[in-house]
Amino acid sequence: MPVEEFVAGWISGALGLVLGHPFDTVKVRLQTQTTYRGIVDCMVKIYRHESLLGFFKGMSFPIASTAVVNSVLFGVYSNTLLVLTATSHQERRAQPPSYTHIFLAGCTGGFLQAYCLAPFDLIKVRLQNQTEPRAQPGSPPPRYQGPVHCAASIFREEGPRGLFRGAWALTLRDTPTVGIYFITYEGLCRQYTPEGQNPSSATVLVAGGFAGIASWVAATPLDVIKSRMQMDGLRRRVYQGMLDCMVSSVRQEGLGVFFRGVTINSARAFPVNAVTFLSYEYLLRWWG
Ligand SMILES: C[N+](C)(C)CCCC[C@H](N)C(=O)O
Repeated sequence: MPVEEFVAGWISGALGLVLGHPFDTVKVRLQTQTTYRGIVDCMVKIYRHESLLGFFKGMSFPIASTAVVNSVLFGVYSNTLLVLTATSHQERRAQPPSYTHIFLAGCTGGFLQAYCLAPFDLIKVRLQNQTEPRAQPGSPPPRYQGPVHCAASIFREEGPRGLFRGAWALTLRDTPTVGIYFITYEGLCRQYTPEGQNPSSATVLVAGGFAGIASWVAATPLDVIKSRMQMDGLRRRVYQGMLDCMVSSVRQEGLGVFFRGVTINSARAFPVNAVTFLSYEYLLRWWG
């Protein structure tokens, strides 16, 4: 099994993440809290109350985890294509796989990475939602002191299954949308690249950026539900399950609730995925 794809996915995931984390914090807050009037209001409040560091809450852990998760995503995608089409990454420019195969390989990658992602993503969302300013002497400490403490507390308070809260919504979110992610990327690359050649860096950046936007727009409805399920259980359980969460969210906030955070998600998705695909492609070309 070719491992370069896993390693390239690993490095490119970490690079993309740092760039996107501040957007991600704003997104999670907008989706799960009602105190902010919009993106700008949320950014101003985070900055005033928690300083620049507020935007980077909960990042150290996702850096490590995105590396693992992205490695599974790209590694499984590429190796599924190898099984389906019998072409390696290097051969795929000369013999491009069909869009059906790309979609199936993407869904497989999305499905498997969701399980690796679930506990990491839960911890990230819980930490991002702590609004206390940086610790001051005398002030009560926040509920979770860091990722390891957070994981241990969830384990203790909510049981081992508590670590997989929201995992179903996450799997449903990611299986089809990772398919969309790779179809958009490949489609745009092919559109702007002469046959048989490698796409230029500009093409890779733009195709990667739009792949991120397209897949995140499709993923947003289930992303909102996923984040809410993850926050549920922190104090009192509010939702009976995913469906209940969807129904009561729509009842209380209207259909627009499914697109909470879509603007910020897209703003984040472009740079993150442009850099992810560029570094992925270049690492593989360099090694290959
Ligand atoms: C499929 N879905 C849209 C959920 C994610 C696909 C993009 C993954 C990328 N690491 C990112 O964080 O943007």
